[in-house]
Amino acid sequence: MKNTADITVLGAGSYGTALAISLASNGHRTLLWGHEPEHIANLKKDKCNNEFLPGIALPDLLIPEADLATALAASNNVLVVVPSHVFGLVLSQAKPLLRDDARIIWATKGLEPETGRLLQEVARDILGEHYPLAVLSGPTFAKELAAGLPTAISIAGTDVSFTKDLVELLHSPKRLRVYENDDFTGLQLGGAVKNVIAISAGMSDGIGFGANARTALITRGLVELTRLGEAIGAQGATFMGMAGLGDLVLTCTDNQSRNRRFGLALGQGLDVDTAQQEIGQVVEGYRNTKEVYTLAKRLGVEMPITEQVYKVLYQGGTPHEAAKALLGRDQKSETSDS
Ligand SMILES: NC(=O)C1=CN([C@@H]2O[C@H](COP(=O)(O)OP(=O)(O)OC[C@H]3O[C@@H](n4cnc5c(N)ncnc54)[C@H](OP(=O)(O)O)[C@@H]3O)[C@@H](O)[C@H]2O)C=CC1
Ligand SMILES: O=C(CO)COP(=O)(O)O
Repeated sequence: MKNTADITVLGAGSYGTALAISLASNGHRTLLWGHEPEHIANLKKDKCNNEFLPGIALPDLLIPEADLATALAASNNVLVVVPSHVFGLVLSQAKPLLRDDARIIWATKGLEPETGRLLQEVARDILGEHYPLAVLSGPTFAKELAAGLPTAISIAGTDVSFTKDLVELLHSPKRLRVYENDDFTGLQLGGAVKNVIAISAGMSDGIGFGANARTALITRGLVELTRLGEAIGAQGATFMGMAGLGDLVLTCTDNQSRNRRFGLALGQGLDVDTAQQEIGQVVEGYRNTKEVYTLAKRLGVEMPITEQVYKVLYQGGTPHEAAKALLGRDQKSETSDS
C-alpha cells in the first residue's frame, strides 16, 4: 500500500504534538491523530494546539486527523504517544486497522498498569510477532522540542532498518540529534524509572532541602535504575546515556517536569489527589511508582528511593518520613550491590 503520509502520530497531547511538529518541520507529511474530535477540530481551526502547546504554530505538513482508520491507512510508520495507562487500549483499537507493512514506535514512558510489564511485552501480546517495534526515549520536554530548541534523544528497536528510517525521519541537523542504541529494554525502563526519581527530587525540594539532597537522589536513583535494569536484562551502560542519566537530570532539576512538580507539591504538604489535580496533565510517575516498586520486589532488587516514594503515594507516608528513612539507612559502601 502506498503511503500518503510519511508517519502517523497517535496521541495529540503535548508530546505527540511536539514530535509531530518536529517531524513536519523536517519536511515530512505527518498525520496527528487524537481521540477527541473536538480537540482535533480545534487544532485544524487554530493551526495550534492551544490546550497543550499554546503559542506554537503547527506546520503546514502536520495534518490533524480524528479518524483512526484514516490515520493508520496513511502511513506504515506509526508513532504512539499516549500515556502508559492507555497504551494497551490504543494498540487494541489500532490492531484491526493496521496495515500489513506497519511498523510501530512509541515515545510513551512507563510500564503497564498492574502487571508492570514493559511496553514491548504489551505490544507483542496485543499485536503478535509480525510488526517491527521501536522506542524513543531520552531528555525531551515537549515545549522545547516543539519550539525547535536543541534536543538529543535515543532510539532502539527490534529491526535495524526501521530504527535507521526513524532516525532519518526525526533527525534534524539544526534541532534534533537522534542516537541509535541497541538496548530496547534499557531505553524503555529508563523512561519509566526516571519519573519515580523525579517525584523524589521534587519532594526533597518541596520540603526545602537543597542541591546536595537533590543531587544525591539523582545519583542514587541512577544506581537503583541500573540495578533493576541489569536484573531484567538491560545493559548497565545504557543508563549512563540519554534514557538514564540524561532524563534523570532533566526531570529532577527542571520545573517543566510534571513528575518533579507533583513531588514539589507533595513536599509542600499537598495530598496526592490535590497535587495531581494541580498538574492537570499526565503524571506518569504516580502509576509508574507502583509498577516499578512491584517489579523490584518481585525480582528482589533493592530500590530504597522508589520504596519511599511508594510509601508516600500509596501507604500514607509523608515526604519527611521518607527523607528520614533514607538518611537513617545503615552505613554502606557506595559501590556495593544493594
Ligand atoms: N510532555 C513531555 O515533555 C514528554 C512526554 N513523554 C511521554 O509521552 C506520553 C504522553 O504524554 P504527554 O503527551 O506529555 O501527555 P499529555 O497529558 O500532554 O497528553 C496526553 C494525551 O493523551 C490523550 N489520551 C488520553 N487517553 C487517550 C486514549 N484512550 N486514546 C487516545 N488518546 C488518549 C489525552 O487526551 P485527553 O486530553 O482527551 O485526555 C491527551 O491528548 C507519556 O508517556 C509521557 O511520559 C515523553 C517525553 C516528554
Ligand atoms: O519525560 C519527560 C522529559 O524527558 C517529561 O517529563 P514529565 O513527564 O515529568 O513532564
